[in-house]
Amino acid sequence: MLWSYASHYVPPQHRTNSFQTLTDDSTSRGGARPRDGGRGGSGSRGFSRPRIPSNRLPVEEPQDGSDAINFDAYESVPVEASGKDVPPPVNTFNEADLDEGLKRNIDRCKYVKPTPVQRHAIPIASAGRDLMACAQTGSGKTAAFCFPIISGILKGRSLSGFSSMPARGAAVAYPTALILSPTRELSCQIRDEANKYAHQTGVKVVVAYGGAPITQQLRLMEKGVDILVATPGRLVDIIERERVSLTKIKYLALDEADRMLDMGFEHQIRKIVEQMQMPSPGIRQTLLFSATFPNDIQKLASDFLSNYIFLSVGRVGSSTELIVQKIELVQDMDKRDHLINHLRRQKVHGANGKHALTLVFVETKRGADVLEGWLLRSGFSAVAIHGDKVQMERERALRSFKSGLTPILVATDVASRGLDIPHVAHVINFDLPRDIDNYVHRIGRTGRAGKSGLATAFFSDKNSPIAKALIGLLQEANQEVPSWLNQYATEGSSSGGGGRGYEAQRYRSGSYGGHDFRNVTEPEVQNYNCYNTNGNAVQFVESYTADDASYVDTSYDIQNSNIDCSFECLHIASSGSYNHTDSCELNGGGGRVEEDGPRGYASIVATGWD
Ligand SMILES: Nc1ncnc2c1ncn2[C@@H]1O[C@H](COP(=O)(O)OP(=O)(O)OP(=O)(O)O)[C@@H](O)[C@H]1O
Repeated sequence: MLWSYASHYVPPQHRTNSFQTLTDDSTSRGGARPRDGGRGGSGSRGFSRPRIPSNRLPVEEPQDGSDAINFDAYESVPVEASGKDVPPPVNTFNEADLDEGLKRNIDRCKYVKPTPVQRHAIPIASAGRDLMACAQTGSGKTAAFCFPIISGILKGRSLSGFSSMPARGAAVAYPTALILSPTRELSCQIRDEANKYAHQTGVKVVVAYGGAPITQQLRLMEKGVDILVATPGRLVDIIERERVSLTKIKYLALDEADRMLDMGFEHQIRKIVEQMQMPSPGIRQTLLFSATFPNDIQKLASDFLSNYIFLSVGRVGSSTELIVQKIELVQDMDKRDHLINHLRRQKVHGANGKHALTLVFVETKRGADVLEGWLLRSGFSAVAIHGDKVQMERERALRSFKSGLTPILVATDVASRGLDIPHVAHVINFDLPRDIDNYVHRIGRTGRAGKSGLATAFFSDKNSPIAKALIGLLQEANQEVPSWLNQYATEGSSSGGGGRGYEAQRYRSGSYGGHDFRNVTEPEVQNYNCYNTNGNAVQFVESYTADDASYVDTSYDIQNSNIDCSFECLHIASSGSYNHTDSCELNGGGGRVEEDGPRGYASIVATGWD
């Protein structure tokens, strides 16, 4: 007997009056765009993307091919900025409202034109607005927050007519800007970059980080500090010694902001920002930057911001297409041989008889030491870096790697974020991370500043929980997905895997992978029971998330069917341009239909059941 349920049933999220499809053409400079970026993957159903709400600025960046460094590679990335009164982007550094001395230094750095994130973030930050910005690894985020800070400090000085530099020899330092970062090495790198940009402007940059003598850092601060770059632990120490005061902070920047606000650091960051006399949001300006920004962390971060703009450049939480990603199925006991094969091939193909710099990520500190030893014994020049090494060893390892003296660096996640090491040609995930965001940051150590790179991951049986998110990421970046990986993805999902809760959802939502959480409604869940004429029930759970005003991600989970039947969901868009049917077979168990498309009506039909 054919049983059918509610052939004209309209689930609440599909009712057109709850969300409106916008029709303002002027909001969509980028034009219609297939939801999967035009690749025609599994999510592609050949419809045009409806208009984006008018409080966003969708921009397809132009391609003029004029840059010395190949930033053209970033040019066609989609950009979204949401929030109130978003200042328009600039096309050149000259157009930007930046101090002239700083502009001279930008010339000295040979930055011919701003990268896309700089094009959008600099005018926003220069206008004094708070900003939460996501952009791909290696795309110039450091300058995007340093330029407006340095410029603001210089302009503040010339307006007031006197130097705001702290008195030399003062016991307590009063920096104007605080830049926090999660690792010592990254803090030093930001200090170096900021110094380059502030060259001969009188803006003083000092770094404070653990593992190095505090007295030396304090002595430098006594000479005056405008911009303090710090890791959270050392900063708290210095504040508690009453050697630095945050009362005059005008600019607060968090690099790798999602990491700074996750469980490892949140407590310290809250202490610094909320309990140590820093001016409150709205009085200070707050700039948060990262390549990844999961919704739960965005929510936390919004506590530190006031009337902020959310900027996403590229497929946020994704990787750049500059990085060729290869996933290889290698069981744990075979990994070493596999690694050696890769390294030998590189030796043969390396330029000028040298083999290219290779960064090998492992899961544990002990694993890093063991692999370093084994590589050395096998005749490869390798060095390890991890959190149990003393700071001097860490710095020595990094220096030796950067210089090419030791072309293989074996690292834990201490080296996964932010480090800008030129000439890293190959990142090998010897052990895959558990979290897809860490994967994004790790592979981002190659393919930087418009250069191409290679990332190889050794995938073993125990990595199935990350398989689904990995497939989403590979598809987003137009990379090949090995067919065997799909099998692992199914296993990973059925065993309740998939990494952190947001992952599966994020990649199911497709598009740019990152959204302003203020525009994303919480998934709503409803339970329904359907009965056939014999009184047998199929219970299904409908869950939906609004991606934006015109899209929904919906899933229908059949929970308790113990009979065989087919379950179909017919999706009819209210615009009439997108009608299709999704179905799944219920072979005496549960099943799921996933919907991802414009708002409209859904008919849910179970057939073949008697
Ligand atoms: N406008 C520009 N023109 C040319 N090079 C630039 C420009 N802006 C930044 N760079 C260079 O690009 C490289 C990458 O920049 P940066 O380290 O800031 O990237 P990032 O986006 O912070 O990466 P990650 O997410 O890994 O931290 C650096 O070497 C930097 O000097």
